[in-house]
Amino acid sequence: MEGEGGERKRGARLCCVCKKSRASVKRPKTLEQICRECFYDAFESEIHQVILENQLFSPGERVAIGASGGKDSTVLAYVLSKLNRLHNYGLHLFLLSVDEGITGYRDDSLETVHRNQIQYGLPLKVVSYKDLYGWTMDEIVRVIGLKNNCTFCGVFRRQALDRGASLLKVDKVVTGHNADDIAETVLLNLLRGDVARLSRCTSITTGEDGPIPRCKPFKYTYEKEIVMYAYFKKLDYFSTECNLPFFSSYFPL
Ligand SMILES: Nc1ncnc2c1ncn2[C@@H]1O[C@H](COP(=O)(O)OP(=O)(O)OP(=O)(O)O)[C@@H](O)[C@H]1O
Repeated sequence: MEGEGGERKRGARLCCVCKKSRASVKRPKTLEQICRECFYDAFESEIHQVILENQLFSPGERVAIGASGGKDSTVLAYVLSKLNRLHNYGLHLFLLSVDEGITGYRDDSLETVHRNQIQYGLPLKVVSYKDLYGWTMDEIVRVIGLKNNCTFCGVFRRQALDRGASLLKVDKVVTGHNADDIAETVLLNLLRGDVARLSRCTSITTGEDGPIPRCKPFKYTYEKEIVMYAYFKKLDYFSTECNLPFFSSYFPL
């Protein structure tokens, strides 16, 4: 007898959303078995809902996408420019990259961002530690060693993003921080007993009292789904981790 059982026998389960195409994805977030097209729709429309419900943007705003060349910010640039066109958000989007000066890592990932600039038709601004502070991260590590290098780099990157954002005269910066990143930050702040940071770190928009607010449109998006989206869409992203060893004040050794 044909039907659902017969379909399953041949390994061709139908998408539980459209009930037409073959299911090829098990969504990590909902465990639904769905086809690629329905996965793209669900992924994009959930981000659209997050943007609307949290009133992340207003028409006419200039928005810089913090672009590292990695999967999260590449998917963010792709999806945000698609939603901006599809739903007429009226945003002026830019790619903003910080070149920390880490040979064999950031130089390669920035090549990806230069390609993304052309692929997505978004203007790109690159600001470097060397220009802003007179030092590359490689030079800093040669002087201070590896102790706390990630902490220094993180503080410099925050400031560099603000400087780049003010050069671009943008109203907001968006970053590709996802639900997994936020869960990680919550755990780190719990372990450190940092109550002030713990209460702030889950906000979708931060820095409203500072020079330029920052938003995280992927606050509710699972990292696994971002990777699946990038992979299925064959997006051009850079997947190597930073080659400087991770030593920060979070884990004093
Ligand atoms: N060098 C950089 N230039 C511009 N934005 C950056 C840079 N590094 C990080 N960001 C922003 O901060 C977000 C979080 O970066 P982080 O390195 O912590 O995570 P990630 O998971 O590796 O992100 P990605 O996959 O986008 O590289 C990125 O998604 C991006 O928006």
